[in-house]
Amino acid sequence: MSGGPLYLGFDLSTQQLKAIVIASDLKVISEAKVDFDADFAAKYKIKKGVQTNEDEGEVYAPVAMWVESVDLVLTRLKEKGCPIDQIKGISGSGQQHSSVYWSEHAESALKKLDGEKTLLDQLSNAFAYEFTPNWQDHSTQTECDHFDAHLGSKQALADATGSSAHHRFTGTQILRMRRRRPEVYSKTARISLASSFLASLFLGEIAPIDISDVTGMNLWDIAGEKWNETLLELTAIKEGVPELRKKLGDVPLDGGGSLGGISPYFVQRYGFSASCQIAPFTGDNPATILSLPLRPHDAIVSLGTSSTFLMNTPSYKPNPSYHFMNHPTTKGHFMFMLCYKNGGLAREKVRDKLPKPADSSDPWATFNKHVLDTPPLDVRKGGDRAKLGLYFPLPEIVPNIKAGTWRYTCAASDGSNLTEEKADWAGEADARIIVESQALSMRLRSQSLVSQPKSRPELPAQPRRIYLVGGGSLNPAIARVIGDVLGGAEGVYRLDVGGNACALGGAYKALWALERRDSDESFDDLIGKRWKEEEEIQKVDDGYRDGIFQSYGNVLGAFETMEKEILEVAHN
Ligand SMILES: Nc1ncnc2c1ncn2[C@@H]1O[C@H](COP(=O)(O)OP(=O)(O)O)[C@@H](O)[C@H]1O
Ligand SMILES: O=C(CO)[C@@H](O)[C@H](O)COP(=O)(O)O
Repeated sequence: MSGGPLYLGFDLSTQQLKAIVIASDLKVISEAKVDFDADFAAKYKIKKGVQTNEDEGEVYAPVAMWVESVDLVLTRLKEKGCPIDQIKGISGSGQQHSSVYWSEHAESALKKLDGEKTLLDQLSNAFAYEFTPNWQDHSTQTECDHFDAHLGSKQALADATGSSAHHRFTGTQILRMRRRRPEVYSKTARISLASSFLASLFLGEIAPIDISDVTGMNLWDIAGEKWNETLLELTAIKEGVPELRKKLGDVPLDGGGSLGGISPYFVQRYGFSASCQIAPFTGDNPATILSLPLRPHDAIVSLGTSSTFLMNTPSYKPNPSYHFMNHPTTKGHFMFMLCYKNGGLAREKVRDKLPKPADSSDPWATFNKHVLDTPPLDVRKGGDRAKLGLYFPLPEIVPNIKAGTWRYTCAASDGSNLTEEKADWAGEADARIIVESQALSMRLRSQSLVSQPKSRPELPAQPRRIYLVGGGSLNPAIARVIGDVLGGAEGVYRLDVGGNACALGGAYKALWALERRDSDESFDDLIGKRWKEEEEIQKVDDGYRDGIFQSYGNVLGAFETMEKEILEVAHN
């Protein structure tokens, strides 16, 4: 192993805290993780990383569990023999939108952390609220209605902040906190996002909110590069704006550089070098687009608890049904994002209705067999109707449809004669149709951002390459369907550490933040020069297939009509 500097990246996601250590040449040196259910289900009464209060649509995680996980993941990293003393910089990511409410005691507690005791023992009075609202929370419809109306329309809110109002966006969550739990709001000295919360622990003081993650709050004026005064007034009422500004803090416009040195706690307890620097942490999706040098016409499909579709683009075309966020490292660039709540867990529900595979080492074997044995749209012969479905165990984000399962058929040739099928069809078909339906939704909503690939101008508009990351990226059958539906002129690729992409993006971000020549050396220049494609990614599918790609195009209109029909019924 080289004696050169190492960089540590974290990802505080829904179900795990992951850590990855890389060298300056981007080689992965060590990895460790805490799995919240496996490590803490009984202690913190969580399932899939969260607790829920169905009556109010609240989904939240105990902050203490996150705090305890930091000590545990570092202990595991040390036990694996990672040369912690060589780590020069730390960054990372947190699930987007989640907020942590610090008490007035937080700053002093963070400053005097003693390496002889655990973080949890010393931070017990640092929080004004023991939970952190999770991105799956859907308790804020009233607040969303206020946000959507406040600037005149959903489109106006999207123009200003990159997104229309969403249940999980932190501005709506803070407004609800002020109304529903006023005592918590008034006891709160500072508010962090999951990303800046994690950075704060390492910094030993409250870290500022990151310039990309701040665009997941519905409070940041993207063009003006400042908090949106009118939306702060909505959240805190006019007289409360100075207090809210204090709670939120200032946001540095640069995603690079150092926020400061590491807290002595980590030097004492784990042997970090006292000169190790903390770079700004960002959201998990922004960190994902930093896990490889992503070109403007490439797309990432992240198959984690949520499923997301991400692109790096210089154009800003906000729309209420998707998100534009500041790029985490490149000023003037944006991250286009679609986020689906019914991602990994919805696929697991369909999987679990199928017979268990004989070989228990791969719980996905039966599901995958049915995905691959079922032809596109389950059209087996001429005249068969195409199957379409929506599988939402949780209320969905795009489109904003209540929980439920819907099955439709239409003419395969042109999507005409769309009809709801009241009876279930065989569960075997569901395996393919759920994956197709997730990919169809992504294709429908990214149409205006993709173009005819320069390398193959004879092909229809589609991404140049599609990269798969997240836990589900290990699944070859899902990769095949993504290629069938979304294309990919140069194919579909999987990141070798695909399950750890957000943490890897965090580690790359630390490297860039601390090794860049000056603030003009871009992330893509620096990382692009060191990135060895053949060592980092694998081609897992050919992507575009002539005929199949078009067969999905034939039913895209019917898919959109199906969503609209369900949306209308759901809202009447
Ligand atoms: N082989 C596989 N096929 C499909 N899905 C998988 C596979 N392995 C893991 N997953 C899914 O990955 C999800 C976890 O992904 P991960 O990116 O680690 O999530 P998060 O970052 O949200 O904690 C699980 O919900 C699981 O369903
Ligand atoms: O809400 C969003 C993005 O807007 C989610 O993508 C969260 O950021 C959580 O991601 P995972 O835990 O599924 O990685």
